[in-house]
Amino acid sequence: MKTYINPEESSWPKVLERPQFNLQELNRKVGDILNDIQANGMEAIRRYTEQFDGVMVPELLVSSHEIDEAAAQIDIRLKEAIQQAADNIRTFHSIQHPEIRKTETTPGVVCWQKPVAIEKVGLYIPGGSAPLFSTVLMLAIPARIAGCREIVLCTPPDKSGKIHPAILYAAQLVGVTKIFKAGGVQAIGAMAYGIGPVPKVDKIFGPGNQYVMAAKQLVSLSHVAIDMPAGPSEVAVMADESAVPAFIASDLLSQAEHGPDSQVVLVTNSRKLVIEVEQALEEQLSQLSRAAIARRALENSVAIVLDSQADMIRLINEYAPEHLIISMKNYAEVAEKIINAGSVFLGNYTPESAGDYASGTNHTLPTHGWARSFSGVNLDSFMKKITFQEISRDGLLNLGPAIEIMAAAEELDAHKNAVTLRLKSIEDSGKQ
Ligand SMILES: NC(=O)c1ccc[n+]([C@@H]2O[C@H](COP(=O)([O-])OP(=O)(O)OC[C@H]3O[C@@H](n4cnc5c(N)ncnc54)[C@H](O)[C@@H]3O)[C@@H](O)[C@H]2O)c1
Ligand SMILES: N[C@H](CO)Cc1c[nH]c[nH+]1
Ligand SMILES: [Zn+2]
Repeated sequence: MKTYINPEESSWPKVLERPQFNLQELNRKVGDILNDIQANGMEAIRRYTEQFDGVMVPELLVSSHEIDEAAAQIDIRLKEAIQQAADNIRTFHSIQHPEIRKTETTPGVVCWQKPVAIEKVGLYIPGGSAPLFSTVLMLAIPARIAGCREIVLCTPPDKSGKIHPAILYAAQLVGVTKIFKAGGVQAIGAMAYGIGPVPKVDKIFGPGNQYVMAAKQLVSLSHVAIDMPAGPSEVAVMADESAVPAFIASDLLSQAEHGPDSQVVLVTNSRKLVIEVEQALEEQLSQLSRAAIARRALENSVAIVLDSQADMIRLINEYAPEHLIISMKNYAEVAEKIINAGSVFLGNYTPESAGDYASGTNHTLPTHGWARSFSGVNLDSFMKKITFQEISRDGLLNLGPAIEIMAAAEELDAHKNAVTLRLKSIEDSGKQ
C-alpha cells in the first residue's frame, strides 16, 4: 500500500485512481464474443466455455439429480449458516416493499403507482476464482419477494463440468427456477438473447469480473436491462486513534482477497495507525490461502493521512467506495455526512464480511465510483412501477383547460382535441 500524507486536494483523483482496464480493447473483445454467440448460438457457447473454463459442457441445464447430489454434500453446519443468512436477508428485503399511495392531484384527478415484479430475471453468480454462493442468496431472495416468475441462474462450471455444491444448494433453497452451467460473457449473452435452453430474460443481475461487467453493459444497449456496474470489490476504511489496527487490516484483506484488481483504501488522521495497520497486514497475510491475490490487490491500494476530519469526509465522498467502514469515535456523526457509498459499516464491531454474508443487507453493490449514482441491489431492483390515473367528469372540467392551453402551445392539436371533445360532450350533456 502506498501512503500519502496530507496530499493536495487537486491530487486526490490521481491518488484514488482505481485499477484501469483498456476499455476499448475490452469492449471490442467482449463485443466480438457476443456477436459470435448471437450468430452461432449453442455452438459458440460451448466453444467459449471450453476456451475460458477449460471444459466441454454438453448439457447446460443442471439436472434435479445434480441438485439433490449437491444438497447431500453440504455439511449441516454450513446449511444452518446459510439458513440464518437467508432469514436475515429475507427480513431486511421484505421491509422494502413499497406502499401503493393514491393521491388526488386536482379535485377529481386521482393518480397512483403500482409496483409490479419483473417477470423473468437472470442472475449471474461469479465462479471464476471462488464459488460465491452467498451471491445466490443476495439476488434470488429479493427476486422471490418481489414475485419474479422466472429466476434463471448462470455460473461457470469447474474443470470437471460441475457447479460448486453450495451454489446449487443455495439456489434450490431460495427458489431459483433454472440453473445453467455458463460463465463470463457466454452466460450474459445466453440470458440476454435466449440461447438454447437458456431463456431470454428481462433484466440481468449480479457481479463479475471485467468481462462480465463489460458484457452486461454491452447487452444493456439493446437487449436487456441490467442492475448496475458491479465489478472488482473494494473497501474504504475511515479510522481514527480509536480504531483497532488488526481489525482494519482484516477488513482491508477481506476485500483484497477477492481478486488482484480489487482496491482497498485507508483514510485516517493518525500516522501511527497507518504503521500499525501495515504491520498487522503483514502478520495476517502470511495466514491467508489467497495471500498472493491479496498482495497484488494491495499494490493497487493506498493509505491516506489527512489531519482534518472534514477533509477525510470530502475525500471519501469523492471516492464513492463500494463499502465504507467508519471506525471513528464519532462514527454516527461522520456517517450522517456520507453521500457517496454503496454500503456503510459503523463502529469497531461491524466487519464488512457481515454485509457480505449474513447481516441482511445486500452485497451486490456499485463499484468503481458508480456509488455516486447507483444504489446496490434491493427489492426495488426487481420491480418496475406502473402509474395509473382516473379522472372524473368534474376532474376533467378542473384540469382540462390547462391541458388544452399546454397542448396548443406545443402545437399538438390532436392532444388538445382529446380534451376539447370530452369537455364539449360534458357541456352538451349538461344542456339536455
Ligand atoms: N461488486 C459486487 O457486488 C461483487 C460481489 C461479488 C464479487 N465481486 C467481484 O466479482 C469478480 C468475480 O470474478 P471471477 O473472475 O472470480 O469470476 P467470474 O465468474 O466473474 O468470471 C469468470 C469467467 O470469466 C470468463 N473469462 C475469464 N478469462 C477470460 C478472458 N480472457 N476472456 C473472456 N472471458 C474470460 C470465463 O468465461 C469465466 O467463466 C471479482 O472481481 C469480485 O471482486 C463483486
Ligand atoms: N465482497 C463482495 C462484494 O463486493 C461480496 C462477497 C461474496 N462473498 C464474499 N464477499
Ligand atoms: Zn467480500
